[in-house]
Amino acid sequence: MRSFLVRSAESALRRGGNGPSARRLFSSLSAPDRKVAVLGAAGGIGQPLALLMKLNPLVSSLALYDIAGTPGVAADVSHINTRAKVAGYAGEEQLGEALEGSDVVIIPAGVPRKPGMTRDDLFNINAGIVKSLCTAIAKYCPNAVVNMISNPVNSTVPIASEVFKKAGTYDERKLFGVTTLDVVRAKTFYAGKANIPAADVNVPVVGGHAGITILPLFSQATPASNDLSHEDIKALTKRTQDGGTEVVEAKAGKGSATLSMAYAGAIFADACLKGLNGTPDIVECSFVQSTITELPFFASKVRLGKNGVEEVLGLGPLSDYEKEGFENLKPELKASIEKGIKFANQN
Ligand SMILES: NC(=O)C1=CN([C@@H]2O[C@H](COP(=O)(O)OP(=O)(O)OC[C@H]3O[C@@H](n4cnc5c(N)ncnc54)[C@H](O)[C@@H]3O)[C@@H](O)[C@H]2O)C=CC1
Ligand SMILES: O=C([O-])CC(=O)C(=O)O
Repeated sequence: MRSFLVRSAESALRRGGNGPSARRLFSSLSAPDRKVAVLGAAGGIGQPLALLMKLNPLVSSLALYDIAGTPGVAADVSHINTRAKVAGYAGEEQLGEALEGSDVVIIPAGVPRKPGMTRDDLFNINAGIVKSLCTAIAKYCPNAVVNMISNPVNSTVPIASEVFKKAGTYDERKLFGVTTLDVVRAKTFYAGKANIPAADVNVPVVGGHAGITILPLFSQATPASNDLSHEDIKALTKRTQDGGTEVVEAKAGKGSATLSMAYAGAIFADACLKGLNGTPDIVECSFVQSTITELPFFASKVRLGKNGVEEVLGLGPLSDYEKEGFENLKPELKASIEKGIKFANQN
């Protein structure tokens, strides 16, 4: 039946039926089955992310896991008439079933910041949550690509790597700290200041995902703008670094970025799925195991492929201001990475 549909879609495309619906039909029918699990799916990020993944034609099965509340989210999202079959899983006893067969696991589980807190203040609670979820990933879907959203990302990614190493399942190509929201913000703020349509803009963001460890490379922004002064670039850099705090303060105790994060998480997961499916030239910034600096993990542009990271791309030429930011971020990033590694090995 499926191959009949694929053949029909192919012939419709050949006959010139090249409208959006013919293309959509073809891309979902020709895409292989892919299971995506969202851990923390009943939360502020998890719910809109579940919605966006349900809209992604590359997803054939969507598993929504949380400690509670997921049957409702799953029932709701499952009524949307798109490809993915949705199932909700609640409580630790259902975690294995949620994970089994997953190609991509997205983790937005854990507590968010309140005003006055740093991301590192979340370490004590979120480190344990991430550790137990990664232990289950190693057991039930050791080959899955993992998209870590839970903060502090600069420490939770190293925790995950240690858990996987201990379980004997670590594949450095398949572990990603999601820093896409930094890129999304840098693009938006740059486009606003340079008066360019946001959709046309690209800005790499490197380093990590907290305060000064977030280093947007506006000198490499495209399209280039000659209208921005050094003061403008400094202000854009600071706004990108403080973007999370801007939202935390505006939400005044009701959490941190959820909707823009769900958007960013969906963009990154889509890039991972495209990579797994063999789509060429998929490049996104992400916090990954890296040798481009002396630190064991670093965010930079990464080429995605059938096994996850295909190539960690270098930083490219930096302006003097960016070089200074690059040197300044290393001690904090190093300490956060070491804190995660130490936690995973002591607890
Ligand atoms: N990487 C990034 O750019 C960003 C990361 N974040 C981080 O994402 C995390 C989640 O944020 P929100 O969704 O706003 O928080 P939230 O509190 O609204 O949702 C978190 C969800 O995680 C669930 N959870 C807690 N322990 C769990 C466990 N052991 N297994 C499965 N689920 C569990 C909770 O029940 C809740 O539904 C926070 O750590 C936040 O700092 C937030 C924004 C951006
Ligand atoms: O700021 C926070 O706590 C959440 C986050 O990581 C972000 O919005 O970039």
